[in-house]
Amino acid sequence: MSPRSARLARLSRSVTFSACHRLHSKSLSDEENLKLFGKCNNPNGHGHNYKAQILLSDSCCQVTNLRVLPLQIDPVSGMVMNLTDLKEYMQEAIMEPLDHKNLDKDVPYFSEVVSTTENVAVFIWDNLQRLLPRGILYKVEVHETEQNVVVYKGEETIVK
Ligand SMILES: Nc1nc2c(c(=O)[nH]1)N=C([C@H](O)[C@H](O)COP(=O)(O)OP(=O)(O)OP(=O)(O)O)CN2
Ligand SMILES: [Zn+2]
Repeated sequence: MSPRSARLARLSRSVTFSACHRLHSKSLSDEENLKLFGKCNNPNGHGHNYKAQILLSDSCCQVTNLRVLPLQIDPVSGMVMNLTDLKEYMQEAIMEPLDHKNLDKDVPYFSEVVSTTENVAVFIWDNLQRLLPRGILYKVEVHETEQNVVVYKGEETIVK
């Protein structure tokens, strides 16, 4: 490595949390909810062992559609970011609000928002954005089951 260059890397960390929920939309009738969500609309709810995986990268360049760049490994600390700090951010943004919770009843966000995995990923993204240095959160991946995975990268669009 030349003395003037710096190595770049992406950083990832995952946590697992347990939560229960029921898929039910306040915008639909009971019949419509049952038709749309089937067994997942059961009023007794059901539980999951979720896994949330976070990827940090230099996401500032996303707005200009440039390639997403890794982050610089600080030559002094040898780290992109201290994983101990990332652990604390994920504790506050994910574990404290969601672990061992009834998503629909215990988490105010989901009183008006359907607790799908898509919306859990958005909730985690928004929480982490408030804590992490600007522009380094690149991807939130939420595994609801082994088979069902949502990837959210902060994209949004305008709906009429
Ligand atoms: N787009 C989405 N669709 C569904 C979601 C979701 O979050 N986003 N969630 C559900 C239910 O919550 C449900 O828990 C899914 O359970 P299930 O179908 O049992 O899950 P698997 O596919 O992993 O189970 P199998 O073992 O394959 O039956 C439904 N839809
Ligand atoms: Zn579910």
